[in-house]
Amino acid sequence: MAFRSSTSAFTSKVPRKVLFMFTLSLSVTYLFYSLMSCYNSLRFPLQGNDVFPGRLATDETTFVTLREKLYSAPPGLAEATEATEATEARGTEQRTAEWARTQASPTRSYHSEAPEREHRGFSTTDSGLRANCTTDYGEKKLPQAIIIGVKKGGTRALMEALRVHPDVRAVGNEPHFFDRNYERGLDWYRDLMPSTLEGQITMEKTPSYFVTNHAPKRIHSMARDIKLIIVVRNPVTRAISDYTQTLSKKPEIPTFEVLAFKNRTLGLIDASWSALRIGIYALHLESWMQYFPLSQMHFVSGERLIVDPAGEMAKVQDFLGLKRIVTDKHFYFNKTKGFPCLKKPEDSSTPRCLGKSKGRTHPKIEPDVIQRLHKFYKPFNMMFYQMTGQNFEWELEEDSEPRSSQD
Ligand SMILES: Nc1ncnc2c1ncn2[C@@H]1O[C@H](COP(=O)(O)OS(=O)(=O)O)[C@@H](OP(=O)(O)O)[C@H]1O
Repeated sequence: MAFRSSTSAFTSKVPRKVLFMFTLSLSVTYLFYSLMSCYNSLRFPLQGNDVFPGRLATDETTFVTLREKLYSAPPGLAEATEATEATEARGTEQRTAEWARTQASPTRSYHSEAPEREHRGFSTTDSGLRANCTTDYGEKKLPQAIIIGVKKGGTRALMEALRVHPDVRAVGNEPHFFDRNYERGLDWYRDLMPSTLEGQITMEKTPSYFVTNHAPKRIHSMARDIKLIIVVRNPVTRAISDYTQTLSKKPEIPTFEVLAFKNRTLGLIDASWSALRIGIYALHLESWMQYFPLSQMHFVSGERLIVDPAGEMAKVQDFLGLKRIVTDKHFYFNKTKGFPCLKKPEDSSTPRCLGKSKGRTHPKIEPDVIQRLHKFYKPFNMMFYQMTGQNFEWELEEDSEPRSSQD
């Protein structure tokens, strides 16, 4: 009642003409901004295709030596980076004929594996390239930052923590644009993105980009100034985590120990097995450094992301030029889960841990195999530390067995 009487008092005092003019100007302004927003989103987003001239600051001879070491073992690692399953199967064929046959199937490969659908409302189905003017506020933009890897590094945990930040908007699931869906075009890719307001960053995460041959060039031709985030984890633990994921989908696969070797007696590692190949970070990074300077890359320690999520988040926010809003206040350690969880995820006011597929119990791997793998990765890790200027201290884990083999 009080509201009604004060309103009528107001309208009686202000001339109708003034009110009409005021409403009209508001409508015109709204119309103008809507049109501007549509116009902006129609502009073609491709930038220059220049290649970053910088090369590795590391000793090329050492790199050649390491690569030779790998290639003295069967089929090329470099080509295998975007391996077909047939390539991957070659090493395992003699050991497990049945397994190799399944592997050789074109429907099963690292890149054709169905992405884990962890988020609601995401679909990779062709939406008919809808217009970019949505009823949502803001505008759909191509990402300005991407989490490009690595698979099983802790990429989902990082993405979810970043989504808490009010200036970050990200796709829920993995678009796999630069590896599987590139032919669909940039409009399709942009259409997957959430709308953003001025000052907000659009992001996505697809961990397979890091080991995809074409990805650096493709991403560079979309946006040469893009920021790239790579979550890395001890390659031995990463390999076991990767294997655990495959095992959960295909319980019939051979043991980790069988798949890891070409010849176990001789200690010959099978570097063409994707679970092991992905962990040779230095070689994959070399491809990215041909297109992007290190200043555009940020490496997150997967281990530290678990023990000190707020500390890693501070560095990521700085790298993205964001205010440090996601802090230790946003995390709590969930004893049942055994991992940090978010107090208030982006789309909820209640605490939430990541799903069952994150933080799985790993099978126990024989200690001599773990040791052999540490030895295998050591020179590549050293090279990686040199290239990034960061020591991830994975060698310290050689003395104490990694978490995976104790579970
Ligand atoms: N907060 C939190 N909660 C749960 N899990 C966490 C967390 N932080 C890091 N991790 C580690 O993330 C590993 C999965 O990595 P990714 O998310 O990159 O996997 S994927 O490539 O997207 O499948 C996952 O690997 P596994 O432990 O082998 O399941 C975790 O060790």
